[in-house]
Amino acid sequence: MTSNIPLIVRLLASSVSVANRAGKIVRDVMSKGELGIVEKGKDDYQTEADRSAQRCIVASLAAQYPKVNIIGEEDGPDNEGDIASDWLISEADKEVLSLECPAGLRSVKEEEIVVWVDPLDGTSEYTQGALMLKRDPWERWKMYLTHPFISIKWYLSLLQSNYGFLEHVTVLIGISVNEKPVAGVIHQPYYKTILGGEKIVGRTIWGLQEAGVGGFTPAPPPDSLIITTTRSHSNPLVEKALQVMNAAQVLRVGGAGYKVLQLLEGKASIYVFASSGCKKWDTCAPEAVLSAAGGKLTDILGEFYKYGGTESRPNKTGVLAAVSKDLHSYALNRIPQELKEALSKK
Ligand SMILES: Nc1ncnc2c1ncn2[C@@H]1O[C@H](COP(=O)(O)O)[C@@H](OP(=O)(O)O)[C@H]1O
Ligand SMILES: [Mg+2]
Repeated sequence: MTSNIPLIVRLLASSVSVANRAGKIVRDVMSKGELGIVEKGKDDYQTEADRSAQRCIVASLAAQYPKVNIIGEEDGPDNEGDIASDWLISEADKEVLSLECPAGLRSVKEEEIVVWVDPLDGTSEYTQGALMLKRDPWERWKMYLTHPFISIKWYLSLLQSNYGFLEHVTVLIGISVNEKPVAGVIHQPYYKTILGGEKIVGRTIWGLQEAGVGGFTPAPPPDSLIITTTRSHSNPLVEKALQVMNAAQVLRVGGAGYKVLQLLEGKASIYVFASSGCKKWDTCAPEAVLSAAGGKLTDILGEFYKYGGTESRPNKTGVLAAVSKDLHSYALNRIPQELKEALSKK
C-alpha cells in the first residue's frame, strides 16, 4: 500500500517515472525532426520537446498531487490544454518507494512543497544535436543554414564531435520543502549503455536528503583539479572566475544537470559559472541530488538559493558547486572580492 509511504518519497518515486516518460518524448520529437524552435530571449530557446515534456510532467504530477505548487520553465498560456493519455503517468519507481524517509520529512504536506521542473536542460545542445542526426552532409549543411543560432565555429566543433552534444541534455525535477531542495531527479534521455547484452537508452539519477542517491555509480573526484562550466553562455566574468581556479583542465559542456552529473561521476571536481542566466529550475534538482551525495551547490558568493514559490526565477549571482564541502570552500576562497561585487551589482 503506497498510502503508508511518506508523501516526499511517493512524489520522488512518481517524478522518476514521469522523467523517464518525458525523456522518451524528448527523443521522439528529435526522431520526427520537427523541433519547432522558438526564441524566448537572447540566447534562450524553446523547442517542441521542451513544451511537450513539460506538459507531460506537470499534468502527471498535478493529477496525483493537486496541492503541490509545480513551477516549470515552459509555463504559460501557450503551453496548456489536453494531453495524450499515454503522457499521463501514474506509475512510481519501486526502488525509490522502498527508501527510508528522513524523520524531518515524514509529515510534510502537499501545500509545503514546491516542485521546479526543467523539462529539457541543455536546449542549445539539443538543437545542435539535431544537426548531427542528419547523416547526409548536404542535408546537414542546409539545416545549419536555417538554424537560428549556431555560429560557424560551433558548426565545425559539432562536426568534430561524434554524436553532437545530446548526452548533455537532461530532464530536471527538483522537490523543495521550506525553500530547500530536499529531493531531485536528473534524467538523461541520450545516455547509452549495454546491460546484459541489451542496448539501454536513457537513465534516471535521483537523490533524497539523508537517504542517498541512485541510478548511477558515484565516483571520487579526479586527482587533478578539473572544472566544468558552460559551453554556450560564457562572458568575461565567467572566464575570469575560471582563470583564478588554477585548474588543470576546464570542460565546457551544456546544461546545469549534466555538469552536476560530471561532478557525481568523478569527471570534474567543481562547477563554476560566474554569471546570471541559470534559473531556479536549472539548479533545484541538481542541488538536491548533489547535496544528497555529500556535495554543495550555492551561488558564487557562497549563499544557498531559496526555492520557495514566490522566489524570483533567475539565479542572478551564478553557480558554484562541488562534490565535497572542502572543494566548495577551496573554490569559494579563490573567487576575488571584486568579481563577487561585480556579480552582485548585475
Ligand atoms: N545567459 C543565459 N541566457 C539564458 N539562459 C541561460 C544563460 N546562462 C545559462 N542559461 C541557462 O542555464 C542552463 C545551463 O546553461 P549552460 O548550458 O550554459 O551551463 C540552460 O538551461 P536550458 O537549456 O534549460 O535553457 C541555459 O539556457
Ligand atoms: Mg535549464
